[in-house]
Amino acid sequence: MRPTAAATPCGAAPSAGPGPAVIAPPVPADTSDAPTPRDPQPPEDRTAASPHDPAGELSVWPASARATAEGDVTVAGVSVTEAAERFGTPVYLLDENEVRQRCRAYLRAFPGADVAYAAKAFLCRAVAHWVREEGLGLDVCSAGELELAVTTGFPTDRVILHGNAKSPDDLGAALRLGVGRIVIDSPWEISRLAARIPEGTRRQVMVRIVPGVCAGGHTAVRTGTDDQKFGLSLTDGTAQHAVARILEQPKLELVGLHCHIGSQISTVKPYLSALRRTVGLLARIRDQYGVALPQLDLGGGHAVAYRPGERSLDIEALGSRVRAELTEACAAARLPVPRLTIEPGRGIIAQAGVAVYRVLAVKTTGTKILVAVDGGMSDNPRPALYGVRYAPRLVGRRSAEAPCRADVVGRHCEAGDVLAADVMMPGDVRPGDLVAVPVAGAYHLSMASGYNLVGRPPVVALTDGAARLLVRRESLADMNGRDIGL
Ligand SMILES: Cc1ncc(COP(=O)(O)O)c(C=O)c1O
Ligand SMILES: N[C@@H](CCCC[NH3+])C(=O)O
Repeated sequence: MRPTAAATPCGAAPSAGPGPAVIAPPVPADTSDAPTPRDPQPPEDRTAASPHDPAGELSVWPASARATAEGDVTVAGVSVTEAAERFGTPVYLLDENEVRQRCRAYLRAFPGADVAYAAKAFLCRAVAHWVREEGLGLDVCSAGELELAVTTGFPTDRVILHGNAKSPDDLGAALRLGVGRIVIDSPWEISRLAARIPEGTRRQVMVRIVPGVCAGGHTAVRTGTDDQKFGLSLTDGTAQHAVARILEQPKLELVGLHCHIGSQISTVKPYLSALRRTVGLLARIRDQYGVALPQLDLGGGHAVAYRPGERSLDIEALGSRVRAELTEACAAARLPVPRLTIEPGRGIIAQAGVAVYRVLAVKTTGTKILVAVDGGMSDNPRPALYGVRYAPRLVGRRSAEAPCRADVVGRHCEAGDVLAADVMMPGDVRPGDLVAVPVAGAYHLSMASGYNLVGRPPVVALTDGAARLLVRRESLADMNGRDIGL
């Protein structure tokens, strides 16, 4: 995700507002999401350029993607063109094996840790089933995500509930269904949660802390400093105060600290800074209350490449350096090493997804062409929200025309409904063509809206040469059915 003009740089000192007594001295914000010589560079192009993909455009597609001589692309052995014809457009294709392989890669990179898939990236029953089968847990942030997972038989003891403003329904569902851990994100939640827990029973909770580490692909997804809504500040002492209150609460069992510093973070260093600060608080809790909390959750936020040549976070390097840092920091503080949890969302599902659109109109304006497709900001709000750049590709036919500069725009009633600005498309792109947008698996459909009542696209799994519908297209009847009339 590239910062846009709207993004503010990391670096503002954390606010030191009024608050409860500070146990730790104030710490300046760490602005460390920048490459250092120690950060190994991941290979930029995962798929070698092939005869039908000379520019290596498929490097950000699922690993199974292959370009054909006719200009089509196959994913998991399924023709993208045929899938678009069979299921209609727009359609979201999801490579099941890519999701499963990424789950396994995380488990390999973090041996002994709990890996919980962040459902907010995208959740449907099949995905819940895949990640469960692969041995992952689930991070949910609403009763809706939780209930959906439960309908697939997801073991609730492997579920973690988040939310900066959990509703009574969220807390009620979590307690009724027995989620494993609830992450406390505000002082209000402590008594509110305790009040709902039956006498004589206890629930495991963690405290989400804000460590004062600035990282993330855009200002809207940075959550490691005090100027945003998530978590409890380490800097002004709110986190320490919450810990003290929870430890006094017999119905809450404080099992650890949680820290998620942001999303689309491309280097390891900010995680290490956050980890050190979190271990620092674990040590102070031990010193002050005599309790060594047994768990530490470092959240998710691992960057993926959206366009060929972009940098993704090296998960193996992250795993080994986090382990080493945790062991070292705990040894220095004479703490037992806590059980680690991580919560990747995008890193598991983003590159497994491909959105396929049909071109409806083409216009020429100034030096560019505008290629209007049958989806847009209602299925992918990310370019409008964060200025994210994608690498769309014409699929289904080969063009001999020279490429020209184009904006791929959506069909919605906003001039800002641009899916991919300033990309190269064949000069003869025309209505009826198919345009595929890779890296569409995370935060597209989970953030989709009902704008202009066009209906949300279906989701199709591609597995071993076969395509199957996972989520059907939202119909007019679905949308109108909610409107109960005058
Ligand atoms: C608490 C928490 N965990 C995990 C994630 C997953 O983030 P990502 O999809 O960037 O890995 C998020 C979203 O940013 C989050 O808020
Ligand atoms: N929605 C963001 C990521 C936010 C992560 C959730 N806390 C994106 O599309 O990149």
